[in-house]
Amino acid sequence: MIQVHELTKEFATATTGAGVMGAFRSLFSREAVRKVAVDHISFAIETGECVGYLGPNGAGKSTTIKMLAGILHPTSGDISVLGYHPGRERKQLAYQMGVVFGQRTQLWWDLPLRDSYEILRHMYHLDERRYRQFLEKVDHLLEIGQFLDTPVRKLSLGQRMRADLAAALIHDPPLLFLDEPTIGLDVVAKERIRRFLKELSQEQGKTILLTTHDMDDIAYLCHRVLVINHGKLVLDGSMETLRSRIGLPSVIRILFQGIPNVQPLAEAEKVETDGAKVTIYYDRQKVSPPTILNRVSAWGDWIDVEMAEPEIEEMIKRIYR
Ligand SMILES: Nc1ncnc2c1ncn2[C@@H]1O[C@H](COP(=O)(O)OP(=O)(O)OP(=O)(O)O)[C@@H](O)[C@H]1O
Repeated sequence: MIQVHELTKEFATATTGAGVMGAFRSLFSREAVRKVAVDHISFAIETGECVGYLGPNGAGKSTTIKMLAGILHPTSGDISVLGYHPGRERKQLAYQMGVVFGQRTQLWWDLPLRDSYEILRHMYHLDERRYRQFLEKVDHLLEIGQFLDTPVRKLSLGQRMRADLAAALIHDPPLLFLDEPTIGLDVVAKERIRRFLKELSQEQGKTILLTTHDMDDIAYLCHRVLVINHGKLVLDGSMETLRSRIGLPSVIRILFQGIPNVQPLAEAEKVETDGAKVTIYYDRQKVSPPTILNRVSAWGDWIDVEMAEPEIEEMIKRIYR
């Protein structure tokens, strides 16, 4: 479905010299600084896959997605998405893909959400029946109906993200590029989006490329991850491969009722305490979560237990260790 070969994107930005003289000189000669945002990456994604695209800030994730969606032109390399050349056949591709940039809405800010959908409906030439089906479906899955008449600028972040996701699906495309669809959301809103994305992937068979800083999103949704750092693809494999290759620890966070009586825990890689909060890093290949919880129950009564994946930055550090 997607094929990328030696894809590269360089940005040229003009620099301004320091001080007044520098600014004056730069009126006449601007020095261009070249920044390689994406550096000779190659991968292929099959129909129906849900692939996580991971990397720290500035790694090149959004730039890759923009090239796949035909928004940016590559400096060099080849891309084929559903058999189309995204740069040259952007319009044809637009009917087959949906894109969400979590940091920026693609809806009309001052219009009620319903009006944004009406505009999109006309752009994609949807007939009345298909449009009604779309509204029913997104209301059922994302509960959009309750804020259809609210201007987009008045929506909460969680509602806005749901509205953007729905907009990307109005023409029922088989392919979705999702750039940080859970960014800034609280736990409940994140969970809701995750469940929705799982439905899209598993029940509806959509092909999804998802960038996120949240490893929990990836662990819940994706069977495969691509890791990019400084523009280069540094890993392509399953979550399990990722864990075993770099010894990625899993994390359990426990909130105790009072200050816990923390004891040495040989099964864990590291135990951090912060008042009533305890974070345990452990290797899921060697010890199971119930074993850890069993040992920890002797430390005191707990109020909350959260299983989590490690931070992306920690993962990148380990890849380079
Ligand atoms: N239009 C542009 N002009 C110049 N440099 C750019 C441009 N867009 C991106 N860059 C640079 O390219 C690099 C990759 O940026 P990109 O937005 O793809 O990273 P990212 O992995 O999506 O990061 P984040 O997680 O912070 O969104 C960064 O160093 C960024 O500053």
